[in-house]
Amino acid sequence: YYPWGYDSDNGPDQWHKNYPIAKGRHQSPIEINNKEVHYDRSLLPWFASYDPGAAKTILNNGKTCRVVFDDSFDRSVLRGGPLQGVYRLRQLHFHWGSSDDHGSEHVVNGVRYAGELHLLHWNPKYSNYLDAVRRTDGIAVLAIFLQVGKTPKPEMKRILEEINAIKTKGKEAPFPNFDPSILFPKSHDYWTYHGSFTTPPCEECITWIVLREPIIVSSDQMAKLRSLSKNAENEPELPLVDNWRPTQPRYFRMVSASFL
Ligand SMILES: NS(=O)(=O)c1ccc(C(=O)NCC(F)(F)F)cc1
Ligand SMILES: [Zn+2]
Repeated sequence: YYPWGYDSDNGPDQWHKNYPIAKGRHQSPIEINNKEVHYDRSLLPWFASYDPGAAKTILNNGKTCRVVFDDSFDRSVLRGGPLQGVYRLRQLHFHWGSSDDHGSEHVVNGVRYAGELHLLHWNPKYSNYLDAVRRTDGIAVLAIFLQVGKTPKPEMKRILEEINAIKTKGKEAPFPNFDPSILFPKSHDYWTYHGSFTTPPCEECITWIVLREPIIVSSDQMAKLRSLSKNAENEPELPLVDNWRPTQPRYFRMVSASFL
């Protein structure tokens, strides 16, 4: 069994060999182009009500930096927008590049951002997360672009300060009292479409909510993410960078916008 990754021999172009759905008709990420977006005035605003006490740990799984939350009940939830009912926050993680000029998964009018933050929520009408993963309305991901700028968002510091504790694959550290909604940009304007996990198993179970307004991070903060190693501590250090999937064909999907 050869684990998937982002290298030439196990990267996005090879994933379909073990995960055939990677060549499906509802794959993510995609290009979001103004010309093809449909303004939907019936789209509601989305709301996140997160309990800071739900935050548990931060970990390096060799593929990304992930913060895990208690999702054993409706404790931290996302609602509204294109969603029916509440979705439980389970984890957040990042995708980033090897330099500031690329790294996001979704691309907006040809613009690649330095990175992308994904907040993953699942539909509690299903008995558990892995059951939700098999349903078209099982998962909702709130995606926020990371743009490099001079005045970084101070709220990002908390996550990046923990990076030193999880430098190598498999390392985990406590991450208590954290409300990820402090990372949100001012505007809640979003695009939404139906897609998939951007990593294997590439299940087509995600209602994507992609925020128009990026959050500003510093080049040093991006360098901090790139200082993570994709290997364990007893293995050669390999920088964890370019953990993003290229955009996939949109086919016959509509991308709706909550704004004009
Ligand atoms: N990058 S993404 O699309 O937000 C993304 C989010 C979550 C997972 C995930 O839980 N994979 C493990 C599972 F569920 F067993 F399949 C994969 C990708
Ligand atoms: Zn992701």
